Amino acid sequence: MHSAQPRPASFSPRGPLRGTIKVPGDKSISHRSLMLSALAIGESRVAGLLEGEDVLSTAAAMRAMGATIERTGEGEWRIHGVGVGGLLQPQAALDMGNSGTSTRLLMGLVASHAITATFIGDASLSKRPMGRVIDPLSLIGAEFNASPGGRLPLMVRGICPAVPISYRLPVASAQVKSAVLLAGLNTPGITEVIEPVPTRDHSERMLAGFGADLTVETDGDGVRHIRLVGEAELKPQTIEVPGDPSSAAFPVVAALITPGSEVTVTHVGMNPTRTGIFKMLEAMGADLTYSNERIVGGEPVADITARHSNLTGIEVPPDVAPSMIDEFPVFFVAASVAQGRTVTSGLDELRVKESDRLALMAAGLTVIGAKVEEREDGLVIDGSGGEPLEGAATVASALDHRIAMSFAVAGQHCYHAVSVDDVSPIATSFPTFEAMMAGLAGA
Ligand SMILES: O=C(O)C1=C[C@@H](OP(=O)(O)O)[C@@H](O)[C@H](O)C1
Ligand SMILES: C=C(OP(=O)(O)O)C(=O)O
Repeated sequence: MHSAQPRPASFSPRGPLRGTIKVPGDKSISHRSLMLSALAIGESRVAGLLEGEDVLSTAAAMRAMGATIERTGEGEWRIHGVGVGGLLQPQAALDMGNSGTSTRLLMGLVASHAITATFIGDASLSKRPMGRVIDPLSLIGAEFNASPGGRLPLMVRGICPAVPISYRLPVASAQVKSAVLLAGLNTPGITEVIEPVPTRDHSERMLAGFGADLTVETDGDGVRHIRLVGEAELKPQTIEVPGDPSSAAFPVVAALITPGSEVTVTHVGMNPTRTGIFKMLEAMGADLTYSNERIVGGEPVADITARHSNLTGIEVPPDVAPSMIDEFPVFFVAASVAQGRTVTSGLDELRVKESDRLALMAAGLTVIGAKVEEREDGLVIDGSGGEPLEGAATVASALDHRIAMSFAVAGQHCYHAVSVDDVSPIATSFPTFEAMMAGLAGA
């Protein structure tokens, strides 16, 4: 867990940014690698694991429930699983830190085991809604004792055997989908998730890769029906985690907005359920090129080169939102220095992330000189047309790594430095971020 002590930092315009870098492993795939390996019988090996605090919270929780998880080198981990159905009763509360993914997916796992677990987290996580997973997991027979509003701390009393359900997602959320599927692993019969709006599909790909009997059918309306046969036996795997496109978005946007820049990020995951950010930046006129396209561990991967570009404002179609849901904070930075107006909508989910990302980005961008209108479900931004923003202000990161990194990127293209009141949350997903940015600036 990162220390409770805030760490302020100041980001001055530096540039141009030049170089070739590799970002840490994908956070979503890293969580799932540990969870599924911990449920396989035998030894799995993972290379390129993100060693950020969120993933380490998952590792600690899986250990507390019986798995053997060891770090064997940089990003290299060895896991001995307990088998589906074999999770042990944790002896203490599971501390999820800042991580929504750990919490919601592990609630799903616990729900269909005959164990009880208490989940706790930091001040940010303790404000986030868990009702969205409590609802379907109650239908399988698990019991919950949550803090008011369906929040942490909360206790899950799992049930075995659980009841298989067919559940239509009321909110476009890969975490809710995954919680139900993970619960279905130890549930007799077929668990079905009906997904009207596609979200990241790492759980489906990885469950199938570990040998689970999982099918996905897309009906005539584009609705996905994901069916998992329960009481699964997972086979141990060797996994190579691709670089996180959500992390790559920060140096990519920094290069696009900083004159004279050219940055290549290698080994970036290009799963189409994740690449909305690159498509929208290209729609704004970004000069992005992709090379060395290949498949790594069942996921498409490429090297991305970003060169400084004159961006133009766009209207982002709301159905693109799930494929760039974590990238909106840094996308808003790009929009703030583009030519013309950028309009976003359908982003209510951004209000229940590590912070209220619409409110925090609107407030922070406004104090550094951008023209932003905050609407209920999105931001409308009138860009500076390539002019640097004023800067010379301090913004709040509110325990949100993506807010902190977005304003570090914004500082690249301001007349005066941008200060962030606390950059310590960056360690949840991208511990090497500050060193990488300094390296690109030749510092
Ligand atoms: O399943 C996942 O790994 C994630 C799903 C998304 O959350 P929601 O399911 O809340 O949209 C995303 O914001 C989060 O960073 C990771
Ligand atoms: C929303 C995020 O993560 P989580 O939900 O796992 O806390 C994120 O990384 O932007």
